[in-house]
Amino acid sequence: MRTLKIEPLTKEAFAPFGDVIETEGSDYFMINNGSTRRYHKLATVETAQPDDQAIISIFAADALEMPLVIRMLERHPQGSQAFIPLLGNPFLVVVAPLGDAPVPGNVRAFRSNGRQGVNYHRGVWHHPVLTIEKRDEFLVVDRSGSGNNCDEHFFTEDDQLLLDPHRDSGQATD
Ligand SMILES: NC(=O)N[C@@H](O)C(=O)O
Ligand code: NI
Repeated sequence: MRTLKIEPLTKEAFAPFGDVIETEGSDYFMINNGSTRRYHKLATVETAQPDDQAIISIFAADALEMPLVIRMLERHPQGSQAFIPLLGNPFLVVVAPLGDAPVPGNVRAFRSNGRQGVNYHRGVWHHPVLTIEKRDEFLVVDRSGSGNNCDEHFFTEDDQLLLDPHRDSGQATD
């Protein structure tokens, strides 16, 4: 089983999958009479239908046992989905490019430093939220509306992947 190499999360590396929501390396302008930096429009919320709403939720996520076998990925065909860590803890992201189904060889893993959120673009394959902490909390901005907005793809046993945050990424097999 291929062990995913866990890459540091950067805007550039994550660009095929979405946006990285962070202050580090992001442009800003001053507001509030010079007391506040506005890191403007770091990401946009995608929706699909006229009556859709962009909504804000909080996910309180329990850690899954690691190492984790990645058996499935999901996508939201009608909207984007953003996860912003509320407690400053690093967390993991597993993604695959747009397509009818995720291609196992194109699945990638990233590690947020806890000061970075992610915004999955509409239709990008991803694993449900993955916390490293026993319990973590995320602000989630995504789409609410009619119709199905969650497709799941389950890998065959041969295509399953291993996510092991305790293993030196250098040892991972690409
Ligand atoms: N189901 C749900 O709202 N959460 C997932 O989409 C997820 O990415 O965690
Ligand atoms: Ni999701």
